Amino acid sequence: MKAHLLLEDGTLFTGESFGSEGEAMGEVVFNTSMTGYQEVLTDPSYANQFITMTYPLIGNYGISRDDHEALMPYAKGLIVREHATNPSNWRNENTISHFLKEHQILGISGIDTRMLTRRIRQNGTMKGIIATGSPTIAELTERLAQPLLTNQVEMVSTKSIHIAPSFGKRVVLVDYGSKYNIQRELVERHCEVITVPYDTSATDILKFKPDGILLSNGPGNPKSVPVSIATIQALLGKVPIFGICLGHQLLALACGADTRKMKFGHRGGNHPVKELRTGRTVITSQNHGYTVDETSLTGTQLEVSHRALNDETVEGLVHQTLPAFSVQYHPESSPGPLDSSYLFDQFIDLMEAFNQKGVALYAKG
Ligand SMILES: NC(=O)CC[C@H](N)C(=O)O
Repeated sequence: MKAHLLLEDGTLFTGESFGSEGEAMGEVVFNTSMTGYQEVLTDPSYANQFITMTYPLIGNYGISRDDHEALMPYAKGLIVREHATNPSNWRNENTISHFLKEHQILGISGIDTRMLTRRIRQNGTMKGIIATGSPTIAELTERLAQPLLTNQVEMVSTKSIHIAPSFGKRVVLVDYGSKYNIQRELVERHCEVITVPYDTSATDILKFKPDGILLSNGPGNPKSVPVSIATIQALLGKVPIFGICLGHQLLALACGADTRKMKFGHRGGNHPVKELRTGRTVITSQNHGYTVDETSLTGTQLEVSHRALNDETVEGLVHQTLPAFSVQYHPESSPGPLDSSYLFDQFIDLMEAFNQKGVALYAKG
């Protein structure tokens, strides 16, 4: 069956449907990872988005439940040049096509993804509508004028508290749409992980007597979760904080900085980032459409710790007097390079130092 993708700028692409039938609207973004399509599809930060993979063949090693980053995918659609119909891998349990159909996600293949990516790079991230069958362009254009949903964090965050028991540091993981691998990285370091809903109050979080708080990744504009800003402000200084992606943006807002939408964002497993303290460059896994506005850091107590080498945007922050740091990229990887997993060790060290001295590891002087 035919499927169509209409962009906000009027560009129409027609290909073959390989996912669910029907129609959906979403923000069209591109991801440059060569593999990892499963982790990408199940990363809750992609909620309500259409993902274009720039690598031309997707689905070649199938689907394996072990590689999911959440219980189910929250992306709205997958746009590819070619999808594999006959995957080969000893861990394979499903084809990409069946997987999309099972989860009511639209899939469109046979698309010139190089052209689509260039469009996004030229005109910025756009809304798009994917529809199977034979709708008219006028019908699609009319529906595309509808606004997109904005309450994604509420949709993907856990509704109840979960505990992964262990004997090490106790970490409260504030779930804005957390990827599984954040918890796995903490558990691997013997942390007891208490996952709480995104709108849990600071008082309730502190009742757990945590050694540290991890602010997770998550979908959408950080400014659409204002409840978290006051919560983070109430937690700052009381317990070490590590923010990842949306968590990094929320920490910045809580400290008085500002965020802005990027033209087309960073999504992929090949983004070089410089750690300013050491001068070392790491290759990182990224997925974000917003960024901390560097000019807004003036007058705050935040200092840039990491910077993107492609466009020099802020990739990491450290608080100058309180035990809090954050990164815009994904140290938990999944998919992508493992270069940055040391940041979880740094978080453990910070909790250790805070427990012993009650001071920030990175405090100046
Ligand atoms: N992966 C994330 O946490 C993404 C953060 C935010 N939704 C953004 O797009 O910038």
